[in-house]
Amino acid sequence: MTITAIEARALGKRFARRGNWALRDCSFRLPAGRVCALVGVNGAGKSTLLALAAGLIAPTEGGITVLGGHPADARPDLGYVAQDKPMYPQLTVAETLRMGADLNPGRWDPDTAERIVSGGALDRDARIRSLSGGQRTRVALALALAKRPRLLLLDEPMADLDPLARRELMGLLMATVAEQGTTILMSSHVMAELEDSCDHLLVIGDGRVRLAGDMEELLAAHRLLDGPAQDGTSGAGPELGQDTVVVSHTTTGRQCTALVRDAGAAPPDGWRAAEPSLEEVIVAYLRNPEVPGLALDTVFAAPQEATA
Ligand SMILES: Nc1ncnc2c1ncn2[C@@H]1O[C@H](COP(=O)(O)OP(=O)(O)OP(=O)(O)O)[C@@H](O)[C@H]1O
Repeated sequence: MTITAIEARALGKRFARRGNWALRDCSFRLPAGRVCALVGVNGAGKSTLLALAAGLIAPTEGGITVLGGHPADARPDLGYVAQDKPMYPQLTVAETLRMGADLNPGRWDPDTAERIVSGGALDRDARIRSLSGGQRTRVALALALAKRPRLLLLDEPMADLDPLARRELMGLLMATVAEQGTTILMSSHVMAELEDSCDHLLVIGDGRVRLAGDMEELLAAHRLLDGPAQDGTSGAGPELGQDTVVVSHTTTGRQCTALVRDAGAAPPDGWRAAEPSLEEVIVAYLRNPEVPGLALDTVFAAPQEATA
């Protein structure tokens, strides 16, 4: 059994020879059976990474293995829902699902497809081109999930779903993970959605890995320190040991708040320590690209330098 679902080593992609890098020096390991949130600002390289993992585009440098082999070889075991949900516009919903069944003999689960489509009360005779964005998402998720994939690559899957559909389909995704041990790599900009459903995190900034690893371990590696600004070195942050990295700090009047990465040493005198939220950690790394990233569980690459 494969214990690594995706492994990227110094993975890089640029779409034109002299163009900018869409993804650069990206190294991480996603263990099988995890639900991984893929986070980054617009244009950070999330869709590029998902397309590389799906084997739809080739790396410019470095490499990526999926389910232990070349991404193209893993395709039968992959479910991929792209951001624009490409499907044949002239086919009806019923014809689209029938095509999914024909293309996946022996593994198609008609009950799952039926459950997803009927949840949205979709007309089976409606053509794909006539569906709303959320209805198209439903059909795309039905195709991806009914295939019983070992790895699901989802590019902002919930973006155009209403709140009820989000809950319903997120619940279904989580049930699938629990029943079948499916690995999910899912991009989203909605932190609350990710915090509730994911146990692993991959944050990309300017095409590079900023954070990668188990969500709880990443959170446990950080603390929010709160204390008097005048106690700080340069008057801004707390005085800390050499092993501590100040990821971000803000000063309001005489009060300073710093997000730090350390081994859990006692806070300096006069400072209070608290657990940061997931959003606080992610935002701090995205706002401060000069701070070295943190990739847990990646033995082949030290936390890389920030963007040049
Ligand atoms: N086919 C392409 N040709 C040229 N450049 C591309 C192509 N696809 C993506 N890019 C560029 O690569 C960079 C990363 O794009 P990507 O779509 O991967 O970002 P993203 O993180 O998914 O963004 P968003 O959150 O807006 O969906 C961007 O600068 C984008 O312009």
